[in-house]
Amino acid sequence: MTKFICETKNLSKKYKDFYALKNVNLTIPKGEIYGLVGENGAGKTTLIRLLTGLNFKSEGEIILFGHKDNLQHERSKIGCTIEMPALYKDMTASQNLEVQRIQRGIPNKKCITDTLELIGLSNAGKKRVANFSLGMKQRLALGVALLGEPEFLILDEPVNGLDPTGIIELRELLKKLVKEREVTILISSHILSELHQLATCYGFLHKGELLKQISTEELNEECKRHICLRTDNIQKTTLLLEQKGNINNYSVYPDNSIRIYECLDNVRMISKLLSSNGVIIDEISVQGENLETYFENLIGGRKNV
Ligand SMILES: Nc1ncnc2c1ncn2[C@@H]1O[C@H](COP(=O)(O)OP(=O)(O)OP(=O)(O)O)[C@@H](O)[C@H]1O
Repeated sequence: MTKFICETKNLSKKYKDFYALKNVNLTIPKGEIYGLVGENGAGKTTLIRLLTGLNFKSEGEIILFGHKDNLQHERSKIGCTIEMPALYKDMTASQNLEVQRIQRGIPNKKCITDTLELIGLSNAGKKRVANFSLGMKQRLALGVALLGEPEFLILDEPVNGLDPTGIIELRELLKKLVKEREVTILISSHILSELHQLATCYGFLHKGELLKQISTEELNEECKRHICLRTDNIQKTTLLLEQKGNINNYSVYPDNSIRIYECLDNVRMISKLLSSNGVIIDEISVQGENLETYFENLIGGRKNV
């Protein structure tokens, strides 16, 4: 069994001379919730349209469930909400799902009640979609995508327009799907903090390029506030920190920087301790940022590229 549900290799999409996607190498491991983050126009929808077969790639490769051939067959295991699906406004939630079930030739009628239960619309009863809140419509759209019991769920900006309660409900529902049905999810958003309590890994897309893929643990580590320290002697520095500064909560990074996670309000003490013991300090600063600043800094370095 393949480790990755979805991979792309140098995937590009060109409109005349304009690259909407350029050499994207994406990997989505099984069982993860992959947050695809990018500003408006970054290429998120384009990428999703290529994965789901709604548009043709210009160059590169798409591998779904470990296969690069016969993708149409592999795509039958994908459920997708890309933009709002055509819901019949004069029908109820149950009737809408029934239409979709028949159109897609799904035999078991029981999937309607199961899906309504799963998306929390069992009590919507005779209410017509025309009278649904946006949150209810979003959940019904998700229900449509879930009808065929997909192994891979792709959601394009599903939190758009949802109020905080709606966002929490959606988050819980998606977590439940991963846990109970072992679904792998790709979810796009232009707001990193919206995905933060949900996604288990991230891909940052900017101007058609995938700048970085990172796990939640790595992201949290990068965003954690710390004192970044560089000196001419790591061994002596760590010895002084522990023995004279009583500082034990730190890590040494491969680039020879030291990150200290305590004593953030007393940088001066650390700097005095080191210099008075003959250590030369090349850098000492408090770093770490909130999620949006992290994202802005990440794409900021590429703003003029
Ligand atoms: N059919 C098309 N012809 C030409 N350019 C296009 C076409 N479709 C998309 N683009 C361009 O490709 C770029 C990426 O668009 P895309 O819709 O994928 O971005 P997005 O990240 O989904 O943005 P949003 O969050 O606004 O939906 C944009 O600059 C867009 O104008």
